Amino acid sequence: MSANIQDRIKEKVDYIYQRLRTQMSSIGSSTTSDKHVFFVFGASGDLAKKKIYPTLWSLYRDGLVPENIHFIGYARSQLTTEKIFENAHKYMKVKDDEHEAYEKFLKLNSYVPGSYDKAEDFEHLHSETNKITKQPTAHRYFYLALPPSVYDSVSEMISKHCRPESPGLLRLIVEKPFGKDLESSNKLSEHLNKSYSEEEIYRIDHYLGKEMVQNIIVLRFSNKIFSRVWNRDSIAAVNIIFKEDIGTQGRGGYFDEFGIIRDVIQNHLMQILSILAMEKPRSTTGEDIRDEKVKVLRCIAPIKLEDVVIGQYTGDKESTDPEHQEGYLDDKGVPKDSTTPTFAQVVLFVNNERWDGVPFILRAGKALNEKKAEIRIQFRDVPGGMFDDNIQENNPNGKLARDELVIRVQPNEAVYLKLNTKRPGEMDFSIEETELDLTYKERYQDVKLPDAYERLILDVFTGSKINFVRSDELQEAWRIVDPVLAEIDKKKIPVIPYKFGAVGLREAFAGAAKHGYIYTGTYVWKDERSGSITSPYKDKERTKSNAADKK
Ligand SMILES: NC(=O)C1=CN([C@@H]2O[C@H](COP(=O)(O)OP(=O)(O)OC[C@H]3O[C@@H](n4cnc5c(N)ncnc54)[C@H](OP(=O)(O)O)[C@@H]3O)[C@@H](O)[C@H]2O)C=CC1
Ligand SMILES: O=C1O[C@H](COP(=O)(O)O)[C@@H](O)[C@H](O)[C@H]1O
Repeated sequence: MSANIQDRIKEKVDYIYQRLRTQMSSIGSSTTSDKHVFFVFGASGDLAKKKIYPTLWSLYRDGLVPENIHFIGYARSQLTTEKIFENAHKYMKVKDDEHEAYEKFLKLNSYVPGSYDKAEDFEHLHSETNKITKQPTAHRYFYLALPPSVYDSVSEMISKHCRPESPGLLRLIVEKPFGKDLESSNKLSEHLNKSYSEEEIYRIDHYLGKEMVQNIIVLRFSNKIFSRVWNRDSIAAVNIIFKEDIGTQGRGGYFDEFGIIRDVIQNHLMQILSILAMEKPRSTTGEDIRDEKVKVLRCIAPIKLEDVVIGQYTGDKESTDPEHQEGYLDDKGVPKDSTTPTFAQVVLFVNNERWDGVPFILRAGKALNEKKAEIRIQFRDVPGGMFDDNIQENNPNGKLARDELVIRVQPNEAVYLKLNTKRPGEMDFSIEETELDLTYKERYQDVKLPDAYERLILDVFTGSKINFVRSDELQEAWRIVDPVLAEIDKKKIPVIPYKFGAVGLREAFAGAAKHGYIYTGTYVWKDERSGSITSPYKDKERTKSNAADKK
């Protein structure tokens, strides 16, 4: 991280820890000598190796963890700390001049093996923790990097046997999926509520830790230019898009139980939608923001069947890339007759005064032509035909292209506004599409954006809940997708095959067009112009579907 931004974050974090110490001292706790223990449950697993340990290391390296901290890994496997870090080595990204700090970090780690359901194992963990900290009131943070099947027993055991003595804090960090549907999610919430206060539970949706998702609130509410137009009078459609250029890569066993709607749309995309559509919160506190997110979700009716397109990828036998030759059904963990969607598009409507009639088109797919997440806010047509004679010849609509605000979440974070301009140098009113462009890597060259998990784990330490999902938000998000998921599970909706590497599904583009999202295909963003990524706009399939949409 650049010195500049790191200093700024550190200053802020020091201030927050200072506040925390003051609060703790007011309820009788010791202050600077407070100890902290961060537990990684499922320490032997994929998420722990790829994300959690690397994040803990980078926070430690940057001085962003509390002083007096210890990390304890826990899982059933008979492992050692050395083995865990050996497995995680390639993800830790330790630079040449960081070895000394890394050795110190390793010394702060321990591993305790144990089951996920036996009281004696958790009592053992508790006593080991007390031996390490020599402080029974040490604050304890439990990260459940575990399959959801063991959440119930693990959370219960932690609460019964591993709570710190008062006034030590406990924070339980839970990874998605939070259930499979409304009923199972409610059950999980009820179960957690028996042992924990809502204050103690941190439900992670890592999209809430992404720079551009966090930026939506600032863009919307700190710019007068947007506040006036952020409504149905000016906005024709909103498109929220998630694309991956990889398949399930051996995680098919997990994925097949869930499918793309549960995996990405119900959580990441719906969270983005709620921030895009909510009313202005009273303040930047977690509760005020989450209150507004819930309010807007309550205005959304369950998705209608006719507004759903689902697909499943097949291998592209002509591809030179061996990964592309494998279809979803070739993934070892996937039953050969699976109809689980790996692509889905759903259309939602927010039934309130601001958004009535504006389609929010949420599209997510694996094994497509590129990795990308972005939000496209398309504005309405300019009325009157003043420029009808001046529109560039290749505009297939024969109309002025609509303005579009694009928030590029990843990769290559950017905000750009597509608009029309006079074609430079022309003597008449020839018009062409261009952009006002804020591309981060150009504008903020010395800034390295922190990873989503870094921000979120930092939030856990500092007790900030803005970027975590509250149980009522979760409940509303499930309510919206639940009926359509039931129909998909009953195989009532046709699953359209698409080839690994496709731009998308023609049926989905047609569905978006039906709801008024106009794709002209005449604009190419500069990243695509420079050829650094493949332009979906040049893709034949997309152009075909566009032609079909217009018929
Ligand atoms: N991996 C990723 O990229 C992402 C994962 N997640 C979520 O994070 C959580 C952990 O994911 P991930 O690390 O991939 O999971 P893993 O399958 O790697 O499981 C983590 C650990 O849990 C234990 N475990 C595995 N299967 C079972 C089982 N059936 N019963 C009991 N224990 C089991 C194993 O440890 P041991 O046998 O040693 O006890 C394993 O090392 C999940 O909820 C997942 O959905 C979310 C986003 C991304
Ligand atoms: O939660 C999930 O997200 C990842 C994509 O995350 P990103 O930060 O790389 O965009 C996705 O691959 C996975 O299936 C899903 O569970």
